Amino acid sequence: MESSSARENLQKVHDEAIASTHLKTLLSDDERNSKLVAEHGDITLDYTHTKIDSQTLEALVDFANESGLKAKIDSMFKGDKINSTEKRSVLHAALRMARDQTVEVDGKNLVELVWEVRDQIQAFSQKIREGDFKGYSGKLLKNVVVIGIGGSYLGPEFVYEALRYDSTCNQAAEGRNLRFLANVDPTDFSRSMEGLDIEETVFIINSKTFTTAETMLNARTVSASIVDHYRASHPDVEKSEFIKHHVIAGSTNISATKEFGIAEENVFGFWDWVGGRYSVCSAIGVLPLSIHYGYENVSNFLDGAKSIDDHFRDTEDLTQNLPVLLGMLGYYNTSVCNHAARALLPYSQALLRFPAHIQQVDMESNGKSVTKEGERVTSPCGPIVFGEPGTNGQHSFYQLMHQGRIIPAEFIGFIESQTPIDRDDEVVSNHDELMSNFFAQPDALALGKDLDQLKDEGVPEELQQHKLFEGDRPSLSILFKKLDAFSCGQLLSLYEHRIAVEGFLYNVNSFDQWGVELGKVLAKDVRKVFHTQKKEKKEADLSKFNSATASLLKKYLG
Ligand SMILES: O=P(O)(O)OC[C@H]1O[C@H](O)[C@H](O)[C@@H](O)[C@@H]1O
Repeated sequence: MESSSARENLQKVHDEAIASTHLKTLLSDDERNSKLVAEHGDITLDYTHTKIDSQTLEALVDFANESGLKAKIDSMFKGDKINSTEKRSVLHAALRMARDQTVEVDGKNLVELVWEVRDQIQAFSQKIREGDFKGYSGKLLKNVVVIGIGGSYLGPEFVYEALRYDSTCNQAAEGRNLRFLANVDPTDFSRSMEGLDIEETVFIINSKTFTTAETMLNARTVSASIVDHYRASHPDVEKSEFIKHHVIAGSTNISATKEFGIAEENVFGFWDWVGGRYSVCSAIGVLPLSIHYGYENVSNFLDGAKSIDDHFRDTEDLTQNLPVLLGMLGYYNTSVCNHAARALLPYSQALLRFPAHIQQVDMESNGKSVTKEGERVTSPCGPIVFGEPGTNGQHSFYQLMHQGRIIPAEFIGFIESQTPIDRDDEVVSNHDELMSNFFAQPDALALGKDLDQLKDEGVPEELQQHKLFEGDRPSLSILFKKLDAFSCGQLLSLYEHRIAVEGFLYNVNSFDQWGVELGKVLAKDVRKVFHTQKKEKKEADLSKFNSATASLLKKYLG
């Protein structure tokens, strides 16, 4: 793949023509600028500030075509087992398909299975919200605590935060609380339980495998707290009675949920063709979010995701297909231009957890060094992804982005605020103030400020180099109308699919995650040491560890 003629041509066009052309020059071409914008519904993707022109874009599209991108997308939607190392289909898109759609894998229509669970969740969430399913002592379950980590936590938390101040969702969640317990650090247990009455709380154990060490320990800790809480006043009641009223689960491992003691009717399933980091549209996200915001709002969120799934699958022109464009530009920045990182910069406080969610989806998907065929990759893939909402980030790491390393940035903004404030005594509204930065930053990064400008401004000579902005720093901007349940689903799907596209172009398997295994295995050895020393009260054998780790362990053991 790397040595393909289209790939070589892309690199050549970049190296010979674009690399040495300053973005200032590119941006002075009105015709170019008018072409590097794509729209779908209420979404505008402006990539005028990416170091690209029509010739490079053409070379990029040629490369994508030569990579068989369209066929790879079709193959994903058809349910082919494109996660080759785990022999699994990749069908998170089926989670948001319409009831009458079909995707057959191994003789089963998966969409039918999806809707069975969606219907169960709709009925169950309504029961909790209306008080037909109560806590053991008969109290209304107005609090939800989600116990889960990684993909079983980040996605639901991103959506929860994104919709907290949307007026429709906000109203639907009145009087309710949704919390997350992810870290096995006992402080996270304290944080998530703070001020909650267990009798008013339902705990959702969110775990695809139902074996993740952190989640299982937190689940046992929570279950013990529930039992302790009720036992004093109800000494003769079976533990399972308390658990039945307070613990439910989202998982693919139904037998393990049963073994844990969760009543069968309180378990909401999903399937191995949904990757953990792509599972927010399964029971993992739909269950807690439906209890908190009501099923209707979550259904709108799923419809938003579906609208981008359809656009992604059906838009043949790659330059008009938003997830494809984002994926191609991501590939271009990382693999062709050799930029190691990518900043996600939502100009929306409600998207404060979006960078963390996409960081996992992206870095766990494309943080690979081996092609699908098992060969070492020959050019860099999978950028380092990080981000913060603007304008907060501007007062933090933007210094480095403006005058330090080059980090392609992705600005995400909204025309309307979820919570507008308009005061006569302010010249511009608070939202306009936020958005003035959204529009200014891409130009500041791209255009910079040269010595002549500094001289004209009368900047003293000794400060000129310090105040110099070289510019030529790429970014792209995505503008939505408003952040609500539907557009939140669109944003999720846009990024999920761009990550898939990027992986198709890197030719890696974006759907496995073997890189997380080794640390888990080594932690088992350390856990054994703690057990021997602290529980069995015996001196642990540290000879298995290197001297550096053994010495640090000794300090911990005291
Ligand atoms: O949902 P679970 O099976 O508990 O997995 C939770 C998380 O842990 C794993 O280590 C993976 O890195 C993640 O992709 C996954 O989302």
